Amino acid sequence: MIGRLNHVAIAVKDLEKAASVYKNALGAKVGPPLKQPEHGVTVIFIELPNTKIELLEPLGENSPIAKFLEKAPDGGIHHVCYEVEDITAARDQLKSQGARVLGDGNPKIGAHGKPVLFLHPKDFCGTLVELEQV
Ligand SMILES: CC[C@H](C(=O)O)C(=O)SCCNC(=O)CCNC(=O)[C@H](O)C(C)(C)COP(=O)(O)OP(=O)(O)OC[C@H]1O[C@@H](n2cnc3c(N)ncnc32)[C@H](O)[C@@H]1OP(=O)(O)O
Ligand SMILES: [Co+2]
Repeated sequence: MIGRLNHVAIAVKDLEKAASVYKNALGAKVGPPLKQPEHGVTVIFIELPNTKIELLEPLGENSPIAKFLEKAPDGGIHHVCYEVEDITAARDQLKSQGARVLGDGNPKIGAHGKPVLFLHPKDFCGTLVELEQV
């Protein structure tokens, strides 16, 4: 079912500060900030040779990232995103196996303009999993 690792997401309080660490200390190619109000985040993608890092800063009142940062004020790995060919087929198969699909269960458009879904961390080794249809 899952394919490539599309990105590893890191929650941060200060997006620009985190991006400058990746740019200046790690020499990474850093993209522009992208506001994603429907997800409650502003993201910056960092292109790596084999995957991407997604830096996430809370946006708006009910950002899931704000709540995450309450427990992890210095930030930390928030989720991993795997690519799937057919996100609704993957969702239906996972639901049939008892996995919890977050939100209303329907894919939303993510930062890459593709349908994404999230799976409960408690069902996936304590790790929030995002699926992105490619
Ligand atoms: C623009 C889209 C972009 C993209 O790539 O395209 C994105 O990736 S947007 C990313 C932001 N969106 C989301 O995270 C949506 C999915 N997240 C959620 O639905 C919630 O954040 C949820 C359900 C994971 C957690 O909700 P909440 O924080 O309100 O619940 P709790 O605090 O009660 O947490 C329950 C339980 O789960 C643990 N938890 C919470 N977040 C994480 C996490 N990121 N990784 C691992 N575990 C997590 C939390 O500690 C609680 O555990 P407990 O043992 O009960 O304390
Ligand atoms: Co993501």
